[in-house]
Amino acid sequence: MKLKKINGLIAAPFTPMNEDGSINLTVIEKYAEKLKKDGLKGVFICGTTGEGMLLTNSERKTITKKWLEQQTDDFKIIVHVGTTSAKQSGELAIHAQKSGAYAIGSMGPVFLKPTQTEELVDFCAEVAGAAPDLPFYYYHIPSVSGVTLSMVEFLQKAAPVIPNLAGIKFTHNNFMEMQQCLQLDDGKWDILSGFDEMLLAGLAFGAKGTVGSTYNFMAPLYNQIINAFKNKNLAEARAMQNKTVQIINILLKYNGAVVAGKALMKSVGIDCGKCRVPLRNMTEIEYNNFINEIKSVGFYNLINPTNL
Ligand SMILES: CC(=O)N[C@H](C=O)[C@@H](O)[C@H](O)[C@H](O)CO
Ligand SMILES: CC(=O)C(=O)O
Repeated sequence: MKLKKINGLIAAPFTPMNEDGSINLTVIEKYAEKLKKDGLKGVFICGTTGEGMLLTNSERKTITKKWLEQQTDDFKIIVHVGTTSAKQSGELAIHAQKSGAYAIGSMGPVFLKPTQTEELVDFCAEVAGAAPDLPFYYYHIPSVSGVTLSMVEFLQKAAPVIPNLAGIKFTHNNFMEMQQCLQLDDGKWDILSGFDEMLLAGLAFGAKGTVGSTYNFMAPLYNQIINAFKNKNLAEARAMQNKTVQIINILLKYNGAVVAGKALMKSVGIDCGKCRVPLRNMTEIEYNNFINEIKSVGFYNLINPTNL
């Protein structure tokens, strides 16, 4: 398989839900239009931000189908198929391939976690093998998955047994390791920068693509960072990154990027509803305080490209 690299921003969408907790598919078309307008290059669905592990496989397939209706050459749909069972993930992988997804991704099994690289490779080989025609991205997010193995060793050991291995979505602040992954095998692997608040560091080390939750609502800011970096205007890039840090800091204070980010979507025109248990949604008072803080750092001006 000829592996192409991803260039630019990929959003990790929230999964829209109705008041009764069921999936609200009706929002997805408008959601995709917004992201396309904001300059996104695609989406990574049903991951951390999409509450993937809190959904049933059948819901994940329905969501995948709906997002795939929005796919174009310039707007790629990557399906996160990670579950605790390689069999279930394999089923989602088969579905993604049959339905025409651009690629799949999977985090490591979060239950009976692998303690050796070989175990993680075995799990990924089974999942990736179920969709042999699609690029496979390993989703490295130790803060969520608890899988802390070396990604350099993973690439080395997975390469011979996973022919469709494309790279890693790297959500970790170990930039030494990220750099090693980017350099390995003459820069063959597609290493996608994971932490939005550290995108500039990822770019500095050579990452070209990035997947994140806050690209759902502040992509114009990140495109500014990328452009400033390309134009060697580091002062500007740092200033814009610092704005995103201020905003993310507020999200983290109000129940984290998934809960606060999902709540914020309504205020930018895409009502995604609430999060599922065990995530705790904000009370009305918390939400009002949250929005006031978000306003106090100029969020709504910053995300409007005409103000940049
Ligand atoms: C834990 C988590 O959700 N990580 C996301 C993706 O990898 C990021 O996009 C973060 O949400 C974002 O960087 C804010 O911390
Ligand atoms: C950011 C990301 O990739 C996720 O939420 O899964």
